[in-house]
Amino acid sequence: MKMPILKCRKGETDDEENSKEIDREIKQWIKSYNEAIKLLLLGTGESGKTTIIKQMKILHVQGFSASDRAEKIQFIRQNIHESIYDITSHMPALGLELQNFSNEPSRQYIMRCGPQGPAEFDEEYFDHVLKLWRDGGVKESFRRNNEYQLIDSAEYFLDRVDLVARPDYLPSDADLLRCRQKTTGIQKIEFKVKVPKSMQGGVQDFWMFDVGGQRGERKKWIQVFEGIHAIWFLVACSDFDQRLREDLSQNRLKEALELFEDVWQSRFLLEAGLIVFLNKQDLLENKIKQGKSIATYFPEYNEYKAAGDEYSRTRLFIRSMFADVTTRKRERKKMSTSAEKFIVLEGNKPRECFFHFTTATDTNNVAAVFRDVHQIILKQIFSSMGIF
Ligand SMILES: Nc1nc2c(ncn2[C@@H]2O[C@H](COP(=O)(O)OP(=O)(O)OP(=O)(O)O)[C@@H](O)[C@H]2O)c(=O)[nH]1
Ligand SMILES: [Mg+2]
Repeated sequence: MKMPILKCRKGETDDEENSKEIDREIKQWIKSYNEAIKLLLLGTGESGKTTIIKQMKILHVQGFSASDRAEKIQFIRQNIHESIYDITSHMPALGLELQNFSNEPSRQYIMRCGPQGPAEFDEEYFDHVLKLWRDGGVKESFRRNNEYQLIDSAEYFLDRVDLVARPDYLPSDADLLRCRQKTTGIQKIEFKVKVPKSMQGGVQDFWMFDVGGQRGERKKWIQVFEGIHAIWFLVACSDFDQRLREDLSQNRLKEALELFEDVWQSRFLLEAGLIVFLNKQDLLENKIKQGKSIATYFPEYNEYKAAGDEYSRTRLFIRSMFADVTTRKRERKKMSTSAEKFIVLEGNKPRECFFHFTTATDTNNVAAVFRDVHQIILKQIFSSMGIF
């Protein structure tokens, strides 16, 4: 299946010309394929948008070829370096030392590589990484990683250094889903999905757009707003104790709430269905198990009443904060008390927002959520055509 990719070239001097060209190309696609359902992934940086695109490739396109996998080895090794470098270099600021002083040459070796990494990812390099990752002081720095910036897949890859170091290493699907590469342009993936018999049957074309979520990327979003049927808004729920990479004074979950409010209020997106993916449930659950509490960052949690264990209450509280956004400012009324569906009235027109708890790295979870969401979107489109 064709997967055209548009990149906003980094460092381009004529940014405006470049963005006009992208605009023209996107309009051209929209004209020539107007029968496809168009989905747009939005959310802050590292919320999991590109991971969803990868899952669509696994579930609905032909998956990853051997050459796709080979191409990613370098990025995975780079993820390992970024992880060990960031964990180790922040130790002095956290008042931490190596527990085993014989690891000092390894620390110096990794620091000498600098943030860009070694000239070669050879045996000697991986030996140093392994020694450091086993050190208790390094582990303590890792445990406190919400006090600095660290990629989410650090532990996953550092636990697999032996495997990644092998000369015949070829990444698995799970490795590819964990590999972190920031998006700096607009990507589009096309795929076909069978429509359930209960919904007319046949095959449905999908176009899914992925954008970069960091602040500097968001000005490009408007280029893809036209003709979008549904927005999938990704939220990294485990972000509650982390600061924004682009602005250390801002809490990441607060940034997601503010961005969600902008998207919900955007006059360009009033016609689009909105589905919120409350993502990174696995990481959220881990944090709660480690004894972290969202109340430290969102004191309103102390007043929040809900049944269940600490993790269930935390995720319901996060959902309630996003659901509240959909009832704010304009005069809106909550029409449904169903746990997953909030319908609000805007004039005579009902506007719905659906919520799903997700773990984007889990293919089975995404497949199940996609089935649900597909039905919701079809119903919305058919009802706007007067079919349902
Ligand atoms: N454990 C876990 N990791 C996740 C989950 N979703 C995404 N990740 C990881 O989080 C990192 C960031 O995910 P991306 O999909 O690159 O995030 P993004 O929203 O595309 O980020 P930008 O391109 O910067 O806007 C990747 O390393 C993913 O593997 C999840 O549900 N659980
Ligand atoms: Mg991305």
